[in-house]
Amino acid sequence: AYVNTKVILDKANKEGYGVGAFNVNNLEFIHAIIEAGVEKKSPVIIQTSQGALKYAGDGDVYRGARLFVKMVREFADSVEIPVALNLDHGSKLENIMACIQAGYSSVMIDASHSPLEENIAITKDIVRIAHAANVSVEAELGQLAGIEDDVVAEHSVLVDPNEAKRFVEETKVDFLAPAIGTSHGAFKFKGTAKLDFDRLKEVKELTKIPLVLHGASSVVQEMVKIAEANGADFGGSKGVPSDILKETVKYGINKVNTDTDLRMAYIAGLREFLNNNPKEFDPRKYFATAKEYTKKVIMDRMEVLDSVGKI
Ligand SMILES: O=C(COP(=O)(O)O)N(O)CCCOP(=O)(O)O
Ligand SMILES: [Zn+2]
Repeated sequence: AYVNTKVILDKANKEGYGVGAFNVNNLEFIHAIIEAGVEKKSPVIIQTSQGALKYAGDGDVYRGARLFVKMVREFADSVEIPVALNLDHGSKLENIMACIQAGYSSVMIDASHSPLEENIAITKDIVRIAHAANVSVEAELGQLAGIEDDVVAEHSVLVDPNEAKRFVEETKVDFLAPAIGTSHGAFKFKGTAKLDFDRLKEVKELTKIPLVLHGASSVVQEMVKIAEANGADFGGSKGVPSDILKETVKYGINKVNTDTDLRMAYIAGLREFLNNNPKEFDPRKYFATAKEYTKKVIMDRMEVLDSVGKI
């Protein structure tokens, strides 16, 4: 069933487990996510970045938003598990409005690169507009290192828990993404993975609302190996280990953003298939292994997050 993201995350918050928020850019990834959720009887959040809207709409973000709502609703309405659709890292008003108008379950207003007062002001406006349309809202405090929407942050700026308390009270935002040391992409840590659990615990204590972990992919080594055996070069890739991910869920993370792990699995399957099947040119064949590997990493992640059976 197609639901508001708040329905999924309020339950996860109450019962203390994590739910995967899986990024998609096309139909094939939606297949993998829905199949994994059905098989594991797990809720799923499907999310699209602004780049995904442009990509699927072939340049028109309004068309992209409408297309994703139609595709996701079609699958959501044909299965029992709760499925929500979220706009990830909405930073331009046009994209946020396009998704609200199209019928998204939730939108993220990412004003984390603006000063706090501005972030509060913008988020307040989006919350008012979105709530009027029964759409829930995610916001971000602090900054991930790396590139986000062509904004390069040299290093992460960790969340200030007292700012988080004020931010949530003043904006009435539904979910908050506190920066605690992760970053987007496949190269998250130079040395050992280290997240600021104390800060996370404080933010949860002070806000009590569902929290979001961005940059949460683990960079599954099984998939890295298959991809590298078939021509990929992912040297130095490192993600958030599963045991650390479990700890973030224990300390209050409920929405776990996962894009890189899906991309790695997909390219591993695609490379392996193409190298082993030089005569094949049917997309229904050459995308099949890619989908299977992506579905597998999603199901494994549902086990790690403890969202299995939580429908
Ligand atoms: O937090 C994450 C993913 O983190 P991950 O890289 O660890 O999977 N996200 O919000 C996904 C961001 C994807 O944006 P784009 O489509 O512009 O590349
Ligand atoms: Zn993110």
